[in-house]
This record gives sequence, structure tokens and C-alpha cells, in this order.
Amino acid sequence: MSADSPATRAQERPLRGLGALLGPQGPLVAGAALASTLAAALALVPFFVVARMATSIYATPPDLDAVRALALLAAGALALRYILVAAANMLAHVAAFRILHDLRVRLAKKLGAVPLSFFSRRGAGELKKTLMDDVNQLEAFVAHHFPDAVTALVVPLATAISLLWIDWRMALASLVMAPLAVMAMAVAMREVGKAHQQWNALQSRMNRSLLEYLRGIHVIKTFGLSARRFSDLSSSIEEGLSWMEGFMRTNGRGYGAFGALIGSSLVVLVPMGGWLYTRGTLSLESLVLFLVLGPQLLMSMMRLMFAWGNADRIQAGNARIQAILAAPDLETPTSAARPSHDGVAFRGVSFRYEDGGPEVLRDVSFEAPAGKVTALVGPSGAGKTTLVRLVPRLWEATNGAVELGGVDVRALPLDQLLSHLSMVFQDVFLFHGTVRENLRLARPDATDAQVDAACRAARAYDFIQALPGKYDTLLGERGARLSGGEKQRLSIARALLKDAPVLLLDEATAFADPENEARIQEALSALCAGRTVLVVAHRLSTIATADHIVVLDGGRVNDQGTHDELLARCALYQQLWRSHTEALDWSLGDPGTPDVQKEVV
Ligand SMILES: Nc1ncnc2c1ncn2[C@@H]1O[C@H](COP(=O)(O)OP(=O)(O)OP(=O)(O)O)[C@@H](O)[C@H]1O
Repeated sequence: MSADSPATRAQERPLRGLGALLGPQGPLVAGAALASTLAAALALVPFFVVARMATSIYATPPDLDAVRALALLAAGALALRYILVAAANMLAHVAAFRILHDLRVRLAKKLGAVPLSFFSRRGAGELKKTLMDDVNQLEAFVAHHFPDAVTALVVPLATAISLLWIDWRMALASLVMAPLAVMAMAVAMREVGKAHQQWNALQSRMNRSLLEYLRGIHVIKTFGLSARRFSDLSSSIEEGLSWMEGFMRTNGRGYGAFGALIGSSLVVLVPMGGWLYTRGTLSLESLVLFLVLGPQLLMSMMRLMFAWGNADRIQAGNARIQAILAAPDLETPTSAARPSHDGVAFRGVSFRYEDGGPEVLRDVSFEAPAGKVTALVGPSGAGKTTLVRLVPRLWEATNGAVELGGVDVRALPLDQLLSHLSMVFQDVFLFHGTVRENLRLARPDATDAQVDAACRAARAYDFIQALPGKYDTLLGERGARLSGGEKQRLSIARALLKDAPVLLLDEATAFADPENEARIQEALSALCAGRTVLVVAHRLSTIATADHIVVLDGGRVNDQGTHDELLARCALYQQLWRSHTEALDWSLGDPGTPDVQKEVV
């Protein structure tokens, strides 16, 4: 993080950062703070009442009318206090939920607007921690800690002033432990900021390992591993425990000393009050008042300490939230540049995933003509998938340009660019929702007839009809109830429904059964018809029938042309073709001549 990053700036100006957070809800929060301060002040009334009662009870004769009136006053003060506490709670919670709502909407918008590289730079664990834990923590801050902090500051101050006014000697005696308690607090708080940073880093790691553990649970179970043996998760949990022990060891003494000192003002107040009373320079009422209220004065400092500790933690969380909100959006022009055709072109494109990282694509140039199928082939890791993902700007070319219809994709408004593209990738993601909702993502206004037609063409209609709720069947997280082939066909139906002129296709490398494979081939044929197709090709049928083939190797274009041309002149293509056909022979158990038709079962 740079020295001038938003997170660093927010760390340096904690109160301004939190003040900005309250924003238009400031008056509500101020109202909550005022109500809870008044409520805290009313909680002190019974102490004054008890002191005044002592003189009425010990008067000769005892003034019982005054005692009754005082008891009523105390009861009235407590009743009013409960009303104010309820009002403070309500105001603070309304403000907190409004702030949180606003923040969540802004964060959701921001995550939709940032480039994909933003996510690869931050781990999923770190993002989850900020989006969930840090945001929830802000709710606690606005709803509870902020009004508490104001109360913790105002009430002891007001109490100290009124006690000083009643009897300055006893007031000073009440405060005599304060400097020592403050010193103990300072010792306890000294390392807290740094410790919180370590704790946050540990929590991010724990989150990341837990997410990874849950995502990979099938693999982990296959290998008979347990959570304990999933080393990153177990080591981060162990580190969390030892961090907690270390924190308690180093800070426990300071907290302990603070608690002891703050509760011990009676050690001074009792002898001093007794001495002044017997000398006749302190009234009975004042003596009782100091004995009951004196210890409270320092106790309320304890709340201040907790409020301070929380502010530090919440401030760090707020800084992380602000850093996300300050991340630059994917630049998208608003001007009305329009593609003049549906062809895609790569012009001298180079790309690296990270600054200073290896170049994954180098000076790639070729054209995928409108209405034709262009196949990308090459060894594993050649950069085929990466290249396709540059078209919808999932990643940005480091050098050179990707064009759609003669216009640099960066010069097209993002919604216009995406409206030209359909994508079918190997890793099909289905959201938690119904089949219909997942299909309509592509086109929210699609009619039922259009959905039906797309599903029939994608060979998905029959299996959807066989589901218990048909189109209304809920798909579990990541579409767990569908087979890989069914998910593929659903994503093809989604692409058909979108009906965009350019199709980006990353063919799946393998399917379990030939029947599924045949249906997917039919579905893809329906999808490809009449469109510009850029396909990462793994099947002989796709490769051999493509209009244009680009051979990639080590991020560079090794050669390009038709199947026959490449077979005649390109050594790498010949080698790839041989291994494809050998694999096909092997899988069919037929050592005869390679035959493309064999693959299309
Ligand atoms: N998110 C990423 N961050 C960093 N490097 C990546 C990322 N994704 C891919 N790479 C690297 O980029 C290179 C090209 O990967 P890519 O997936 O584009 O190759 P491919 O030709 O599609 O391979 P395959 O046929 O095996 O899918 C590889 O070296 C890979 O390790």
C-alpha cells in the first residue's frame, strides 16, 4: 500500500474518516448521543437522592415527606432514563442501518465497476473480511459505540465538575487514582494498534484458507485429509490462538492494573471523608454523596477506554472499506463510438497479469472475421484462455489493442461492448436461484416462448422438464444439482437467449459420456450459426471445420491459416493434430486412420 493510499490517509485522520462515514445521518447519530448522555446523567440522580435522603432520615424528627418525595424523584428519573435509552437505541439503529445500506450499495456498485485485476490483487479472504466483518463492525460502531463514547466522555466530565463544585477536597480525593489508572491504560493501549493490524492480517488469512478449504472440500475428502491436515487453515487457526494468548499476556497486566486502580478510590475516600466529617467541615449529605458517586466517576472512565479501543479497530476497518471505495473504476468512455462490423481483431497485443510479472501474451496480431469461426489452438499454457478474456475486458491488454468492429474495445462504452458479446466458458457458474432466473440473467425481458426456444436449441429443454420444479427448480450454490454437461447446455441456452453477434467460447476439454457430448455439439452448432466465433478449440471437429485457425505458443502467434494450410506447413500444428488424433484413437480403441467424423458421435 502506498504511503498516500486512501487507507493510509484514513488511518492518519481517524476522526475525519469516521465523521465522513456518518454523512447525512449525522443529526440522527447526534440525537442518539444526546439522548444516551441525558439517560446516563439521569442514572446519577438516585446517587444525589440517596445522599439527600440520608440527611432527611437522620434529621430529628426524620422528615418522611421529604424521603417520599425524593423516592418519587428517583423513580421518575429512572423512568425517564429508560425512555431516553429506548429513544437513543432507536435513533442509533435507524442511522446505523441507513449508513450500512448506503455503504453496501456503494460497495456492490464499486465491485461491479472495478477491473478484474482488482480481485486478483486482493484475496477472496481479505475481501470477504472487509465486506462482511468490517461493514458489520461499523453497524456496531454507529449503533452502540459512538453514543457510548460520547456518554463516556460527557458524563464523567459533568460529574467531576459538579463534585468539584460541591467539595473540591473530596472531588480531588475521588480523582487521585485517575493519573495512575490512565498510565496503566496507556501501557495497555500502547501496542493495541499494531496488534489489531496483526489480528486483521491473521483473520484475512483464516478467511482465505477457510474459503479455499470449503471450495476444495471434494478434493480434500478424496485424499482423506481433515481440516487439521489442511496445513494453511490449521496453521492460521493455531497462530490465531497464540496471538490471542500473547495479546492477553502483554496487555492483561495493564488492563488488570487499570481495573484495580479504577475501583479503589474508596481506599482514599472513606478515611478522608470520615476525617473531614468528624472535624465538621463536610456535611453528612456530601459525605454520602462522595461515598456512592466517587467510585462511579472513575468507573465511567472504563467505558471511555473501551470506546477508545473500539474506535481504533473500527477506524482500521473503515480505512479498508474506504480503500475499496477509492479503487479506480474500469475506464469506460461515454462517447458514442460504434463498431462498424462484428469482426474481432488483435493488434500487437501483449499482456501480463501483474506488474513486473511474466508476459503471458506477446505481440499477438490476428483477425477473427465477422460471421466466421476462428479457432485458437496451442499447447497448454500458451495463453488461449487469457486472449479470449481480453475481448470483454475481463483483463486489459498491457500493450496493443483488441478491436471490435474496427473500434478499440476500451473506446466502447462497456454496456455496448458487452451487448455485442456472448460468453460460454468451461467453468460454468450458476447462481443460487431458479433455472429461469439463471437463464434470464442474459436477457431479463425474455418471454417464456423465447426461453423455451433457446432451451430447445441448446438441447436443455428435456432435462429441464425432467427437473422436479422445471424452470422453477432452485439450483444450489454453483448449480450443484446439475451434471457438468447439463450446466454447459444451460450456459449455451443463456448465450442463445442473449443472441449477441459475437461468441467467445472456451470449449470444455472432456465430458463424461458420449451422449452428453453429442448434445453439446448440437447445441454449439445452433449457437455458432451466423455469428463471429472465437473459440479455444479442443475438439478435432471444431478445429478441422473452423474457417481460420490461430496457433499460439508461449504467448506468441506461431502460425495462422486454414486447417489444410497449417497441416501442410506448421510443425507445431502437425504435432498438435497428431496428439489430438492419437488421443482420439486411444479413446475409441481404434488404431485406424484419424477421422474427424468419429468424434461427432
Ligand atoms: N489469473 C492469473 N494470474 C496469473 N497468471 C495466470 C492467470 N491465469 C493464467 N495465468 C498464466 O498465464 C499463462 C497462460 O494461461 P492460459 O490459461 O491463458 O493458457 P491456455 O493456453 O488457455 O492453457 P490451457 O489450454 O491449459 O487452458 C499460463 O502460464 C498461466 O499460468
